[in-house]
Amino acid sequence: MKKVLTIAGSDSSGGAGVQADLKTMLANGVYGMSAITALTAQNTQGVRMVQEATPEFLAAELDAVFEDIRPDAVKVGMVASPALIHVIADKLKAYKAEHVVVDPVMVATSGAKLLVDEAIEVLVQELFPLAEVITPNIPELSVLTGAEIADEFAFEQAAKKLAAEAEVNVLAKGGHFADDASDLLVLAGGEGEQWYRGTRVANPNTHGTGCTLSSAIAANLAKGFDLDESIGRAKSYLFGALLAKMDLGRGNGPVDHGWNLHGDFFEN
Ligand SMILES: Nc1ncnc2c1ncn2[C@@H]1O[C@H](COP(=O)(O)OP(=O)(O)OP(=O)(O)O)[C@@H](O)[C@H]1O
Ligand SMILES: Cc1ncc(COP(=O)(O)O)c(N)n1
Repeated sequence: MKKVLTIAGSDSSGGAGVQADLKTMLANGVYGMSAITALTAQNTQGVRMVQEATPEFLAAELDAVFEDIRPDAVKVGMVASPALIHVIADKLKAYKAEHVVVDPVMVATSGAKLLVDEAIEVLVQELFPLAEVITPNIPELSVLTGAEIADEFAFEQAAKKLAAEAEVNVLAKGGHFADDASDLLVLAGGEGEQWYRGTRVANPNTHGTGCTLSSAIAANLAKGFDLDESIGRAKSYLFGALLAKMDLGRGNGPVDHGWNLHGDFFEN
């Protein structure tokens, strides 16, 4: 059994963050583990409170995992603050972590800030160099490049700029465009690019889609697929989770992470 670790925030409503990651890992056939960076009191309508882990506690979580069940891949989501990013970078380096997927989570769909402004530079300097791929959405790509992104051309240019400047593989997520759901991979240094064209599912419940995609990529990397194949498989899994059209909560609801597991045994 391959093992994957998520280093991310907890979402009490179960649709994003660590909860989305662990469900995604189960549904993608790997053993999931978690090191929690922050607790959020959150539901489909918004984030009410955030309680960060101390750097010492996060370090202890990471040591406990790496000293015992070594992950085959790692997904990094909400990292909250510079002090926590230092700990994550130090530990990933010390344990020579492989297949690191960094989702540079900055703001929840509901508008709540999940990363303090001073942390953005630290994220770029310390975590991006450790990543096999980073997965910014359009607003994150805009913050990271300073570019205004109103159309697909600007999107492509920004992704290329980031991949060239940060020297990291960039999967730019186009989920915030209205007409389709296509993502673009630009390889580090701008050496090649690949579109992952997706049909937009008419589903208003998209809470946690970014978390789900990045942890599905990590799960597939852990299983030995290359980056291209892992992204393709992750997008297919997410497409199914959106297509299941689960409808929970009063706001932007979660997707059905277990859509591919529902056999007779699970029927109620
Ligand atoms: N309605 C949709 N139909 C199909 N795919 C979608 C839809 N919305 C988003 N996606 C896909 O979901 C993934 C996440 O994209 P998005 O740009 O929404 O990221 P995000 O903003 O980080 O997500 P989150 O909602 O977790 O903040 C991408 O692969 C995107 O193409
Ligand atoms: C703990 C945590 N991590 C990440 C997200 C981003 O997901 P979304 O943008 O769908 O709210 C979130 N809301 N909460």
